[in-house]
This record gives sequence, C-alpha cells and structure tokens, in this order.
Amino acid sequence: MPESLIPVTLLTGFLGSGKTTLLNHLVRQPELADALVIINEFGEVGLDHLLMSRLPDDSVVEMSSGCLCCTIRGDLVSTLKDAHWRFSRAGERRFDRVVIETTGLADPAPIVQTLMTVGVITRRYRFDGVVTTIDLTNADRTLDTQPEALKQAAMADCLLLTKADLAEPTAVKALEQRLLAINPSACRLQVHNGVVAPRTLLELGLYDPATKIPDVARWLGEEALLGVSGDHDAHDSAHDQEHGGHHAHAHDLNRHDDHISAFCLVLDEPLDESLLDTWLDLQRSLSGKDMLRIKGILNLRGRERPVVIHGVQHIQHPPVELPAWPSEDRRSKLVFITRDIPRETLAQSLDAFLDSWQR
Ligand SMILES: Nc1nc2c(ncn2[C@@H]2O[C@H](COP(=O)(O)OP(=O)(O)OP(=O)(O)O)[C@@H](O)[C@H]2O)c(=O)[nH]1
Repeated sequence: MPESLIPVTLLTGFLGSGKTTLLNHLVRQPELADALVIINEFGEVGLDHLLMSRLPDDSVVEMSSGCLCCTIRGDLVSTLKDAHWRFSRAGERRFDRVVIETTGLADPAPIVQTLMTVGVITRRYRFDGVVTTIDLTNADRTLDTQPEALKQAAMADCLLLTKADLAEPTAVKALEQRLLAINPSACRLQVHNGVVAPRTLLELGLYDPATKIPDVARWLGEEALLGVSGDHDAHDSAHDQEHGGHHAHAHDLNRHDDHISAFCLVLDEPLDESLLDTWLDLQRSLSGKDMLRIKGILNLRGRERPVVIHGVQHIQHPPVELPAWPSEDRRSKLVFITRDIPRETLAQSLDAFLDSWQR
C-alpha cells in the first residue's frame, strides 16, 4: 500500500538559505530519530556534533562526488536501494523516513522524477514532498537572477522563510506576496534559526499521516487555488451552460513577472481516460520542461473511483486509483505549476482537444 512505503522528503533551497541549520534542528526531534539523512554536500555551517555523531554508518550519508540533480543521480538510486540492508540490524530496517538535502544550486525536478519513477525506489519509498528554504534577506535578488532558485520555490510543497530576524519587515511582506504568487498552494512559514515543528514539513504527500487516508484537498492545495471568489464559479457555470458541459474552468492567482503560473483547471463532466492521457502526453512532449508540476484528481468515465495523477516535467508517476471519492465533489481537478505557460493556453487547449474528439 502506498501509505506503507517509506516517505522521502527533499530539502532544497538556494546557497546559504539555511538548509543545514534546519536539518541540525530537525534531527534532534523525536519525529526524525529514525530518519536516514542523505546530504549532497556539507555546506558552510557543517553539521553539528549531534548530527555528526550519527556518522559514518549511522544513518547520515554524504554524497559528495557530484551534484545529485545531474551527475550522481544513479548513486542516489543505489544509496536508497542499498539502505535497506546497510541500515538494518538483525534483519530489521532501522529507518522510517528519508530526508535528502540537495546543494543550493540543485534543480529539484530530476531528483523528484527519480524518486517517483525508478522501480527500485518506488517499490519501497514514496516521494513525500519538496521543502524549500528561502533566505528573506536576499531572496528577491536570488529569484531575479537564479533560475534554479525560482524553480526550487515553484516546485515546493512547503516554503520555509529563513532569517526574518535580519530582514526588513517591508521587504519580508513584499517577498511573501511574491512567493504567494509563484506558488500559492505551498505552505509557507517563517523559521528562525531552523526551528520548526517537524510535522509542518513531513507528510506533505497524498496520505494523511494520522488517518492513513488520502487528503486530496490539502495535497492539491485546492483551497489556495480555488477559494478565490464566487464570481469565478458564477462565470464558469454560465460558460458551461452556454458551451454544454465539460469545459475547463480555471482560477488563477498569478499576476506577476516571474513567468511562473499556478492554477487549477476544473472539469465537471467525467473524462475519457485515453483522451486525457493523449492530451497530457502532448503537453509533456511539447513543453514538458516548463510543466514544473502537475497534480490532479480525475473523474474518468467508466470508473467508480477517482484516479490521482502526479507529474514533474516530462515524467508522470503511475496513476493511483483511490478507494473512494474524498467528498461529494466529483469534479476532476488538475493543478499545474508552469513556467511561461499561462492557464488560458492550457485551458483552451484542453477544451479544444476534448471538443474536437467528442463531437
Ligand atoms: N540570523 C539568522 N541566521 C540564520 C538563520 N538560518 C540560518 N542562518 C545562518 O545562515 C548561514 C547559512 O546557513 P546554512 O544552514 O549553512 O545554509 P545552507 O542552505 O545549508 O547553505 P549551503 O549548504 O552552503 O547552500 C549560517 O551562518 C546560519 O547560521 C536564521 O533564521 N537567522
């Protein structure tokens, strides 16, 4: 069962943004007492005594012969594969979750793709989420000039805003607005010297850790993307009546110049599975590199149960059928985080595609 797989958290954030400081705090917390920590490269701060004392074979692994997102992705696969026997005692695995800290310049996308699609990993692990640290003292400039930093922010499930103690309050406000525009559905909170309750950044995946049942609304970040205003719904319903059915209505919070859009397309009518697959394949092949994340819950024609999809750029995790609909709402919802692809483009393309094939 997916919920019994070992969760893997990806901790990313630009150079010096506070990743190791955060990790030093986290490993002291009971929730991470049995975590396997994989570090791409020791940074400026280095790991403090507590974390170091778990080295070398006690569940902190350093992978420093290259960058995880490019040259040593294969090493990550073998590290996770071997971890089962390497970190076990008397045949019992000794870790219950994994945290991977990337270097500051890493592109999270290929790492997430590896975690979602490589069979030896997906048999035992489940990608839980991307946590990104944002240095409030210089993130504005970093986001302007470093595409990796922008991508780290756009792909995050949770944004941790560090060094607020050193930043101007007005600059903090402005940055929070900017981050809200880049990635409205990620959770966002300020963290002082890495101090954060672990539960806010663990279990960001589909399954609620307490009930073990899927929490689709939280996972999709629906509230942030859909709770805009009643006006949209009125407009969309009228639009639907006029055009008869399945049209993708879209909600968009983004009006900014970061070239990143986050939006949700909602479709009222059950969808033809192969048509939707074809359309998604088409989008991935046309502009996969700019489809930073796709998440969705789908009502597919002929299926009683909802299907959940999750993709990063060109890669899609195999769809998962949920045991039941999470609520009375049976609409399909597709959440996109894109670069230079406005929602209108995808909404119109999907409408046109479905229209032309269903006529
Ligand atoms: N004042 C202040 N300093 C912080 C805070 N968080 C981290 N720092 C400091 O910021 C510096 C960089 O922190 P690191 O944890 O090394 O950042 P990193 O992201 O791991 O850095 P790299 O691995 O080099 O990319 C260190 O000097 C930390 O002590 C904070 O909330 N407030």
